[in-house]
Amino acid sequence: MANRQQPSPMPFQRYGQYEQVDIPDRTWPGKRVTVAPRWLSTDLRDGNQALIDPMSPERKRRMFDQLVKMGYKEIEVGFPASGQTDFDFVRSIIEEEGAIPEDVTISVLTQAREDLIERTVESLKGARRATVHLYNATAPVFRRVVFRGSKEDIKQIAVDGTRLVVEYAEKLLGPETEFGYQYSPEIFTDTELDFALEVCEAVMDVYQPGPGREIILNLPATVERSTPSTHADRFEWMHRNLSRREHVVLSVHPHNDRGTAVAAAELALMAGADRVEGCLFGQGERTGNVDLVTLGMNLFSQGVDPQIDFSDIDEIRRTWEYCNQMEVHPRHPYVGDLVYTSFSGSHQDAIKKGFDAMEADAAARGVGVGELEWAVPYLPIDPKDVGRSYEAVIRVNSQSGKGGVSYVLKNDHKLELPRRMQIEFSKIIQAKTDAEGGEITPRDIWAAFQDEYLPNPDNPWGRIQVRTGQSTTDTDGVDTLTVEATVDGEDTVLTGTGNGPISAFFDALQSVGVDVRLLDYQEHTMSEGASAQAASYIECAVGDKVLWGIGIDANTTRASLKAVVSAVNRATR
Ligand SMILES: CC(=O)SCCNC(=O)CCNC(=O)[C@H](O)C(C)(C)COP(=O)(O)OP(=O)(O)OC[C@H]1O[C@@H](n2cnc3c(N)ncnc32)[C@H](O)[C@@H]1OP(=O)(O)O
Ligand SMILES: CC(C)C(=O)C(=O)O
Repeated sequence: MANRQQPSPMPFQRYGQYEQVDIPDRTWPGKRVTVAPRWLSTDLRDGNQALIDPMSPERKRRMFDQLVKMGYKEIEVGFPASGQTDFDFVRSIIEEEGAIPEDVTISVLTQAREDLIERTVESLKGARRATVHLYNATAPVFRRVVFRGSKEDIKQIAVDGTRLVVEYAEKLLGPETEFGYQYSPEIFTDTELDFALEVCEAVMDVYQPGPGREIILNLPATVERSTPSTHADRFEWMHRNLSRREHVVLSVHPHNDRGTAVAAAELALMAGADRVEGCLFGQGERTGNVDLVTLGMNLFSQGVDPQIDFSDIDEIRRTWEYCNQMEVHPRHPYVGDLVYTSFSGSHQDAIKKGFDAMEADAAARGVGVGELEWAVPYLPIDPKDVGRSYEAVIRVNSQSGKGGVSYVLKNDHKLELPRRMQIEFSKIIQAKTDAEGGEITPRDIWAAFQDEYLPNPDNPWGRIQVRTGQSTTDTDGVDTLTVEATVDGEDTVLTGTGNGPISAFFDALQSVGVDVRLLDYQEHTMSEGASAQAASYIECAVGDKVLWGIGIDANTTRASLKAVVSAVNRATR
């Protein structure tokens, strides 16, 4: 097949390719993630450091409380040596009784510089569980440009930093603090694998992880530059080659520069990672950290408990927007305003059928819809599971078809239009959206439906209005119907006979020159109980026109007479 793309003027030659990993017996492609990893939220550190206007103490606190409420057990709460604000925030949550639940570990980041390490450890005094997270860059460009040192020099920074953390922790923290240590070789993904391993091993030689003394080795894709598959290869390689693996918590920290951070995190978990660091809704430097909400919800949608509570996703989003002073994109997975909404005809048709099938299956099995496995086309999860309603699931514009319009009528007005009537009414809506452009709201759809089929109180129209109707049946089954009506503005009484009220009404209408034949009839109740309304749908041939009418009434005979009037009036409109 020919590819007609032409060379672009883009200076692509300026960029090199990422290195691939020689690991032909990789196992991660065959793996599945079947349990939630350990999660760390770095909203208050990596997320916060990327804000134009970093969070105020009050906003930080709101975010911290939200993260706790959601169920995060490891929360990076800041970079206390960066300044007084972060330091004071860490102190405030440690000092406030009950602010940090017993089972939550706070974590703080520091560079490998003695003064910063001392201040960082100092910020943790009195904490119940605390982790110091030390980082230094190990990637070639940092060695050359930032540290201007050899590999040995860079490894020494990590070793010295680790030693200092241990020393200051022993000196400054009391026995009440369960102390943990985390090390990150920055831009792990650009660092030669054997060197990354060498630095991590050297750090472990100092820290001496062992039973009851875990070490977190966090391997960041500080800037995402490769495919998620290469990222996974690097994780599998580290997972296989690290010594003391059983005492290592292997942690993944992807950024989203190529837009594939979520995939990178998921594949890293398949490749052996135990823990994920990220931010809600992908906040973070440049294009963001990996999105913890998407990752958690991806697990959920595969039947795996994320061990985080997303059941009120809009509340989480509101808090996030307040704290970060940013807005979540309307297409953001699982939470955006439009992600459970369909405009296009074939999607709406399938969604409507999906909902109908779920209801039917639930009724057949005598259970609630919520107990069934979710199986609605185009909706990866039930919006209700994250606290969304079905209201916005289907929205109608010029791309919509009968499914969308019928869904709105069924959902909002309990009207289950017969298929051919759905087609008829959707053409009316289509003409309206083509003419007016944009979206048509459920309220406008209902107004159009009322105006077309029902007596519209705001705009009464039509040749015939029926006021009363009385039918009697003789012993031969012949119905006689007497109707008080207004025809062309004149009050009159119409009488007709037939084998039922509808055919008697057709007969009566002959007397005012209306030739009408029945083609199809359907009815259903609109609610349960004695006062339930019924909807009757009648497809008629009126002269040479075929059209539908609808009647709604508590009495089914009256409903069917109204349906006939609806069709007849439409024929002469
Ligand atoms: C990938 C990440 O997100 S890492 C986290 C980044 N986050 C932040 O930096 C936010 C908080 N940081 C800060 O507020 C400031 O950087 C401070 C207060 C900690 C330090 O400020 P300063 O003392 O002015 O140093 P600055 O930030 O410019 O750091 C650069 C110096 O630290 C060195 N350095 C940078 N990172 C590290 C590290 N991880 N370990 C040791 N030294 C480091 C650099 O080589 C440079 O040294 P030089 O001045 O001798 O050339
Ligand atoms: C400190 C490290 C983990 C970091 O934030 C990064 O490399 O992105």
